[in-house]
Amino acid sequence: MNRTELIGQIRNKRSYLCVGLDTDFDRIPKFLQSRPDAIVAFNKAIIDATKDYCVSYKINTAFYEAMGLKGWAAMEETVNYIPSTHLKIADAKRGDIGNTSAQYAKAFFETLAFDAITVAPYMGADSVQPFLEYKDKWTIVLGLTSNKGAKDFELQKTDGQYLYEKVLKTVSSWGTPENLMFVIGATQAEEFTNIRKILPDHFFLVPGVGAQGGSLSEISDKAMNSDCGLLVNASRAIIYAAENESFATEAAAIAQQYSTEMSQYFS
Ligand SMILES: O=c1ccn([C@@H]2O[C@H](COP(=O)(O)O)[C@@H](O)[C@H]2O)c(=O)[nH]1
Repeated sequence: MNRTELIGQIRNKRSYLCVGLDTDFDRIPKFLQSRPDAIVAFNKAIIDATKDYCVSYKINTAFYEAMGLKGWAAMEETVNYIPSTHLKIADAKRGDIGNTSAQYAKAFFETLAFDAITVAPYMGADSVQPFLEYKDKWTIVLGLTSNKGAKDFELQKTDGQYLYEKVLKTVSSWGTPENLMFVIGATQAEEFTNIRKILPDHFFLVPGVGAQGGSLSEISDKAMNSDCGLLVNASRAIIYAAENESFATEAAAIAQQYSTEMSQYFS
């Protein structure tokens, strides 16, 4: 999915919600757990219930990799089930020497049908480049993350600038706003104005609302641009909204609440 198509979906729906499919077997409703296709059945019900309120799904691969072959198969079936109107993100946080990154890119962009993958920038340009070579695919580089540990490196200053600022400035020269996004955690709201100044045009994938407590209104106020420029992810707050038979209806209700709030932030 290219940038024009993504912006079109966002404008149509007046939503920039990304639903996170962090599907943990132990947290899905008990009545589903006995089914051999429990994870896929849960994901399909969540997708059917929420697809009108969001423009993207983010599959955190850890939850699937943890289950071995079964999990990988469930991830493949899930990504194939997501409508083509929605941006399909693999939250895999990959990145390695060039020829290895090329295999990661092939795994997620060719063997699996993802539109986007999250990538760690620590190993530098040659570790990110193989992902950027794919047309109409997105590389989403970790910028300023939502976790406490962001203080350990990302928020350390050298030569008067934070490490994350250096990452944003350097990595943005490796690609364009057409193929590169950045992960910026919603819990880092005080940095959003500065980040939007550094990168006026790029999309940001913003995890950290919902279970991690980030403010949708604050980040929207500080970082929306004329193309929206935001994909805001919520995982646990949506998919685990209820533990009983009505889990999908409850998930839809929460997704609708986010989407209704988002619609108010468009001019
Ligand atoms: O800085 C980051 C980068 C990635 N994540 C991921 O996003 C979701 C958030 O889940 P919630 O349940 O909505 O808290 C999850 O997959 C994280 O691994 C992040 O939270 N922060």
